[in-house]
Order: sequence, then C-alpha cells, then structure tokens
Amino acid sequence: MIVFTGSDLTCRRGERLVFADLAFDASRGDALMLRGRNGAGKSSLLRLMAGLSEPLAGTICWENDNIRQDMPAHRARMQYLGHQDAVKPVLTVRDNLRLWASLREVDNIDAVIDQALDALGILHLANSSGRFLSSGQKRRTALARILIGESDLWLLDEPTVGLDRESCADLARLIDDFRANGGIVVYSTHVDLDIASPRILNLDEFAIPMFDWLASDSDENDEFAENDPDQAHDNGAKDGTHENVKPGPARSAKAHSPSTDFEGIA
Ligand SMILES: Nc1ncnc2c1ncn2[C@@H]1O[C@H](COP(=O)(O)OP(=O)(O)OP(=O)(O)O)[C@@H](O)[C@H]1O
Repeated sequence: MIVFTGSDLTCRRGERLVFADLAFDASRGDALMLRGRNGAGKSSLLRLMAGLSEPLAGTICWENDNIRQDMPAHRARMQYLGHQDAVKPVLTVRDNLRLWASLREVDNIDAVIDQALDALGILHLANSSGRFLSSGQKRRTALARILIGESDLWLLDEPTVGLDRESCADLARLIDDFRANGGIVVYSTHVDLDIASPRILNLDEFAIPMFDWLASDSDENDEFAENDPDQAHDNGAKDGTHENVKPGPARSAKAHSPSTDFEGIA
C-alpha cells in the first residue's frame, strides 16, 4: 500500500525555480534513492518531504493527508538528517544524543543510546567531547540520532559523506533492517549504498533548464539573458508568483539533454 506521496511538486529556492511537475510515491519497506547532478534539487526535495520548506505548488501526503496540515505528527514519524551533522562541540557524544532524545518520546534513554552508538560502531566514543571527533565520527554520531525513538520515515541527505567503507556497510544494514520493519527511506547520494533494490528518482528529469525558460521569454529578455542570465532570471521571478516565473517550459525539461541544461550555471 502506498503511504508517502508527492504530486505536481514545484520547488523554488530563493529566486530560482529548481524543479517542477515532480511526483513520487513510496510504500512501506521502500527505499527511494534521489539522484541528480549538483544543484538538481535533491536536498530541496528532502526539505520539502521533511516539511522544512513549502512547495511552490503541489502536495506531499502521508496516508492521503497533506503533511503540512499536521506538522507535529509528521515530525514525530520522521527522522531527517541534513548536510550538517549538528553535533554540539561542547557536549559529549552521549549528551548530544540525550539532547536529541529529549525532543522525542523515548523510554530507557541510556539503553537506547548505547544501542544506537553500538550500531554505528562508536560506543567507545560515548564520553568523548563533540569537538574532538573526526568528520566521519561526527557523521556517525549524527546517524545514531535516527535510531533514537520510533519512526516510520528516514530522510537522509547524503548520509555517506565522510563515512569509511565499514560505516557505509553498517548504514546499509541499518537501512535494510528499518525497511524490513516497514520503514520508508528516502536518501540522496552520489555514491551507491549497498542496499536491497532501491527505487531511483532522478531529479535531472524534473530540473528546470534555466536557459530554456529564458529563451522562451521576450526579445528584450533574450538580450538581457545573453548579458546577464541572473538578472534576466530575476526579471521573470521578481514578484514571486508562480505565473511570473514561467512554469510552462518546465514541462519540456525532460526533452532536453541534461548534459547541456546547466552548463556554466553552477
Ligand atoms: N538557501 C538557499 N537559498 C537559495 N537557493 C538555494 C539555497 N539552497 C540551495 N539553493 C539552490 O537551489 C538549487 C538546488 O539546490 P539543492 O541543494 O537542493 O541541490 P542538490 O541536488 O542537493 O545539490 P548537491 O548534489 O550539490 O548537494 C541550487 O540551484 C541551489 O543553488
């Protein structure tokens, strides 16, 4: 049964339309791997799924209810791991996790924390101060957070960054266990994680080629675009309405070669 869905999603970051007409669905036990070039919108989509930002258009639902209508319920069911590890340098690893656990309903906190640290191979670091951790150890501490408390949905933004091969294998095992218990995992990655049959959502297929919608603009804007693409972009988007940022050409995004769409824009 499909539980987690997104439909007709359009995302804007700042002045820029990132993707349009994006849809996804996930059933219990699914892993959805987000692929796409730098800037394609993987982190942005994860933020929408977490309810940290709002889509310009479209809806994201859990069991047919828009997640934004009951954010406390959505926060309680999901664990989100962003780019930042958010490990407080003045706290020990254990206290970092205690702080995290205090935001959720967790019984036997210390036992749960020990279990999470052990699963990530860092139980021996429990009393180390956050400031003395290597970047991989910080990432493992951040990952231990997702094991604290019950959840149905993991949203992981490049979880493998900084991890050695052994930790990647640990993470893959944790993901498979979570899925076996009915959890849904959505993760972005530039490297493959060895997990059982993930489904792939390629954000390049929904990305809005900036020069395409500039090209469909008026002659005045064509000239503008040649001289200063950023300003021409602002010209289309400055009042912040969907109409004025020209969603139309996005529907042709899939027909264009991803290798040229963003040339020179990064
Ligand atoms: N805070 C922000 N304000 C404005 N624009 C942003 C912000 N964060 C990201 N963007 C823009 O949104 C677009 C999508 O960024 P996003 O981080 O979602 O891409 P990504 O696919 O996760 O990239 P990467 O593979 O490099 O992590 C990019 O063009 C980026 O410049």
